[in-house]
This record gives sequence, structure tokens and C-alpha cells, in this order.
Amino acid sequence: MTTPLKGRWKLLKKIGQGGFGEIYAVYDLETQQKVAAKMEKIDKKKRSVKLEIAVLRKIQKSRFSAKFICCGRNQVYNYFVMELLGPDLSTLRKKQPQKRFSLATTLKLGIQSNFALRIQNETNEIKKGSKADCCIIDFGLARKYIDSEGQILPPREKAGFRGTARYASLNSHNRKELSRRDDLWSLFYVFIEFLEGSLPWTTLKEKEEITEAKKMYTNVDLCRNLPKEFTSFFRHINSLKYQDKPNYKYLRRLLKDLYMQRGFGENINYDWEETEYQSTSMKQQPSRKTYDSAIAFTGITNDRSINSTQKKRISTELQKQEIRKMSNIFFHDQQKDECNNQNNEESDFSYRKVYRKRENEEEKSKNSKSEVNEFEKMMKMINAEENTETSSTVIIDKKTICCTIL
Ligand SMILES: Nc1ncnc2c1ncn2[C@@H]1O[C@H](COP(=O)(O)OP(=O)(O)OP(=O)(O)O)[C@@H](O)[C@H]1O
Repeated sequence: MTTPLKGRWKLLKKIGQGGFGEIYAVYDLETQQKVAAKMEKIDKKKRSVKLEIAVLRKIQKSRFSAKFICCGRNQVYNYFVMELLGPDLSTLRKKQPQKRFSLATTLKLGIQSNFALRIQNETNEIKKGSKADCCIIDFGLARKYIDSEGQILPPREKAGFRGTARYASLNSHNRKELSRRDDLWSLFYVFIEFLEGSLPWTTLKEKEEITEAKKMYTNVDLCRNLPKEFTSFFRHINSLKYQDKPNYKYLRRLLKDLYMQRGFGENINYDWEETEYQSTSMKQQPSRKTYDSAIAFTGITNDRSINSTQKKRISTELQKQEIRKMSNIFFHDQQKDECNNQNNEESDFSYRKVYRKRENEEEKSKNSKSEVNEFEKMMKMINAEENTETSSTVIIDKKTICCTIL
């Protein structure tokens, strides 16, 4: 791959890899500027580059699309050259403390609703105060949903799975035809991930498991730590049928109003542009981890293999960490670590699966009464000792808990 594409675009280094293609930073020998090229092997069974080119060309007028430069084919690749954008939001989020964005950043991005940054400076690096548009990339799975007369195309009986398992809507998991509502489901999941640092199914690998997890989480579960506007967002998209046009105005208004209500103003920086604001705003947002951990904590109380001295030690630790301030308790369990090692990703929810399973087993064994008593006893003990607030009674597999306070 040393020969420049069309004798003009020299491949520098690989900057992205997706299921469909490889993205390279490319040097334009003519303009002496850096651009990007998406390369898809010709022998690839599933092709998407041609479709992407068609979509990208169609939306060139939008300020939020990467500028299309040219397309071509050589012996190995179908490719297209486009504007080089900055880092994608997922990369930026992972660099943030606790791998989450503040509400201000999430809303600011949500109001734009796009996915990779255009950094307007010469070096294409993020610097404080740099102005960034957020552009949509990757149209490999785009599909026409209206005919030439503007009528919604009838849904196919059975469609294939489309998307990235983590963000795909349940309709996609259920092999239903996708429509406008499904993009909003993905956007909704992205919001949760931005704000919480992970989704309940982040560490699950199998599509089927992810499907089950998505079915299991109600809006209350997903939005419990978030402003009520996200529940309204959820309710609206949940009400949409295949052919419905989402009320984009209403959804945007929800985000905008919340943004204004919180006094964020027009000139507030994104999290990656400034650290000061973000660190204070983070403190005010209880994380998903805190909720899950509180649940995990109650699991310990049912665990007869943890003796009262150990339980006392745990509660003293908790006190030390002053986590009561947020009535949240952090736990780190071994299972979670294992998942982290595999994935190097957040795994706040990995153990949910474990205790859900355990919960079912426990239900079956109809042993819950004595466990509740056990739990209550434990809670009384801890409350008496340190006045700790607790919240829930979900059961967790005892083997997965180690009592490291984060
Ligand atoms: N124009 C660009 N400038 C800079 N980076 C880019 C650009 N386009 C894509 N990337 C990077 O490359 C990654 C992969 O690109 P893209 O999502 O288009 O590939 P894909 O093969 O279609 O992936 P997927 O399997 O997610 O559909 C992106 O997440 C992004 O980080």
C-alpha cells in the first residue's frame, strides 16, 4: 500500500477500524493537507463503501457531514477520500474521568446529534477553546425508507440485524425493519453511555444476552440518575410505530430546555476543552455505578459466608469513604475485573447478570423470607453503627464480591 491512491493521496497511518473498512490518515500530495480514506477490501462479502459514498455525496450541503473528496478502486480496495475529522466521541468519552461526559456536554452534543469532531485548527488537535462541529460518519448501514413519492416503504417481514449490538434498538435485535425511531433508540443509548460511562449491557458479548438485557431495563432503570427529560425522551421514542415520524422538534426542545434550565449558556466548553467545569459537574451526578453498587451491597447482606466481623469492616470502610453523602456505595467485584480485563471497557453492569440469575434461582427456592430477615438484620446493624443509607434488596452471587471501595 505504498503507492499513493490515484498518484495523489499517500496513506500515512491507520486511524480507525470498523467492521466494514479501514480508515487511514492520508497526505494529499497536491494540496499538502491531511485527509482521510476509507478502504474496503474488494473481496469482502458485505460491501458498504458504495452505499456510503452515495449517502455522503447526498448530504454534502450539511455542515455536519465530512467533506467528500473522491472515490476509486484499485486491485485490492474500493475506497473513498474525505475530510479528516478529529477524534470520535467514544474516544473522547473514555478519556474523561469516570469515562463519562457532563450533562452540559451531552446536551450540547445531543442538540447537534452527530458523532465525530471537526476541529478547526491546523494541527487537527484538540486545544482549549478550539471550536468543534460534530459530524456524522459511517453510512454503511443507511437505508432508504421512503419511495420517490415520499411514501414510507412497507416493512419487510423479516430483516437482518443491523448496527452495533451495544447501541442497536430492540427492533433490530428482533430482526424487524428499522425506521426513523430506531436511530433515536441508538441516540438514547448513547446519551446514557455519555452520562453514566457505560450501559447495562456494556460488557455482554453475546447478542442474545444483550437482547435480554435491553428487554429487562425499563426507563426507570435506565434513567434513574438522569434528569426527567431523558425519561420523556424515552417515552416518546417508545411510543413510536414503524411508520411514525418522530417529533424531532419536541425531542430537541427537551434537550434545549434542560440545557437552558441548568444555566449552561451558549459559550460553555465541552468537557475535553476544559477540565475545571467538568470536574465539578461530575461530582454532582451520581453515576450508574453508584446505583449498581448499592444493589451489590445488599447482596452481601444475604451472604452467610461473610461473617459479621467482615461485614463490620465493610461498613467502616464505607464510612471512611464518606459515600453516604450521595447515599451511594461503590463496590468492585472480581467478576467485573475479569470483564474489564477482557474488554478494557467499563463493566459496571457485568455483575447484574449474575445477580439477576441468582435472584431467579432464589425466587425458585422460595427462600426469600429468611433472606429478607437476614438482610434487615444486617442493615440494622450497619445503620446502627454508622447510619448508612441503603436502598435495595437485590441478591448477588457471594463469590463475586470483594470489598474494595473505589
Ligand atoms: N473522516 C474521518 N476522519 C477521522 N477519523 C475517521 C473518519 N472516518 C472514520 N474515522 C474513524 O474510523 C473509525 C471507523 O470508521 P467507520 O465507523 O466509518 O468504519 P466502519 O467499518 O463502517 O465501522 P462500523 O463497523 O462501526 O460500522 C471511526 O470510529 C472513527 O474513529
